[in-house]
Amino acid sequence: MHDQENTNLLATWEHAYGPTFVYRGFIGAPRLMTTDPVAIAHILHHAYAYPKPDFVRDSLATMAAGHDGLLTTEGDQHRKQRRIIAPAFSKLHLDSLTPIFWDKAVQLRDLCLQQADAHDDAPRIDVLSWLARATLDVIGEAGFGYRFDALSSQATHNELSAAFAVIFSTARKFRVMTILQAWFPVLRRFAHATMERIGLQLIDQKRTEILADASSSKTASASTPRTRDLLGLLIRSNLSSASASVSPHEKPHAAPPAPLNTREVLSQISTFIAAGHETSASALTWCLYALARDTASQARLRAELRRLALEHEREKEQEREEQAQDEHEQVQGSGGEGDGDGDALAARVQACTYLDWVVREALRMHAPVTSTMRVCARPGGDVVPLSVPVRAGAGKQEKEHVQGTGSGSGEWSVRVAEGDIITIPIQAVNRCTRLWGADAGEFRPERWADLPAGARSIPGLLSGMLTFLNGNGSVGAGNRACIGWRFALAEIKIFLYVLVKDMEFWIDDGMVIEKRIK
Ligand code: HEM
Repeated sequence: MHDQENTNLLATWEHAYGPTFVYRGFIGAPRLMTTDPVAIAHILHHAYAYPKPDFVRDSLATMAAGHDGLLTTEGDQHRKQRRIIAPAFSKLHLDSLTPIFWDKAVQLRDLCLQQADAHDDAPRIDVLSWLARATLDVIGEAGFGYRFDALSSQATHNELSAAFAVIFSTARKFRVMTILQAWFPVLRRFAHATMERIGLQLIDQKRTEILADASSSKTASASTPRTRDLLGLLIRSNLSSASASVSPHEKPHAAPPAPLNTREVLSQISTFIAAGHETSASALTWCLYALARDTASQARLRAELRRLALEHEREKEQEREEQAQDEHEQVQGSGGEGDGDGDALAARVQACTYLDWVVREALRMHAPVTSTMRVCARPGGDVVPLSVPVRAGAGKQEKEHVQGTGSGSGEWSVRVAEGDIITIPIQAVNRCTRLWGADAGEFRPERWADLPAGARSIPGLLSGMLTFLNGNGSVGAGNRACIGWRFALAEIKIFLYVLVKDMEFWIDDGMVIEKRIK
């Protein structure tokens, strides 16, 4: 199981036992595994009836510093948090974070080009470690207005990033203290204490800024809020939650959500880092990997991006000429990546069809979160609908759990008992040949021009894949889809634009690259 990403184990099992079967987990405990889109939709659409199992929540809590963050809460507490946090991830707000993505992408590209200048030959770059630094900087600034300066060569040591490296075990260059802290959990307390201290300072600072903005906006006719990061937005939404209107999906008598307490707000800081830093770095790394392996797609993408840049330049030039004719107007700034007219360019990048296909295809082939688990919490169990019946032998020892109850009319189901654990194999669903066709294992961005019906049946937030999970259920039943999906897509596309437009990536043929599940 641990090596499943390299051995195609789940596809082999699926071939042998069908899409829904039982396997043995820790100390032989039975677990249901399903790639059936109908079953997965049922489970994800009833998120509060199928919460994360305790051991999953505990391990996420160790990483995301407690049980109070959005990743680990359940039921009413989760619903309340989701409603207060969601506005921070709205499209409108994310557009205002775009300049941060540009700045960091350009900084990374320039660092790579500097390395290229220093070599006669093409430099070898460990893209994962550089992208991890870049995405840490992004989440620091876009998330909390905090500068990790991980990309900066001067930043030899930042106490918050060191604390996170210990907590998430992501340190790549271990210092002695880091190793000790990672090995001896007692020492992790220091890391948690550092995180808590800095987190509380950030919260305090944001609150003060927001209150100052609020009082100045009473006197000034217009004001630009100083806080545009996710944490600031979250605190603003929290402060005004008492007057929040009731969502149309909620029952009319539902009360507005109570605000998050300080511990809950604090937990979101580490939650955003845990959920949004390595995932984005890993996604970008796999995008570059796929493009390095498929040089034709890489060349096509570069040509598209350069065409897009040229069109943008031409339009700007035209605007400049028009403005020059108008004596009353002046050209503001020089424009280009990361400055003045970054918004227009960013909008073009986000809308570029081939880039979109490449990103979707890489996210399908290489989902950063490869699987997730749920447990049936319905008293008395549940009947999970299936699109195809359970095959005989797909769980012989667990007859009471896996029983095809096909009615003969094409409707099938599987009975699960309360407490049964279900694995949703995100990566295996994304690459399932039954749903995507025989070439599901190949990187082929063009396939997104026309999705097969099987792929369209995958109940994902992004069609055809479970990479960000799914949130199409009713608000009342719970929505556990990735709240940061727009953030991630915008970040990935801007980084790819900046990196691939100006640099070629390739990979040593002799290099063996394997996936590891942490
Ligand atoms: C390519 C990048 C990303 C991928 C593939 C990804 C994937 C996922 C997946 C699969 C889940 C569901 C986990 C589960 O319930 O088992 C999730 C949840 C979550 N993600 Fe992402 N994520 C990405 C980026 C981000 C970013 C950038 C942020 C924040 C800045 C973020 C914040 C979250 C949060 C807070 C949750 C918990 C949502 C909830 O339970 O209500 N993610 N993500």
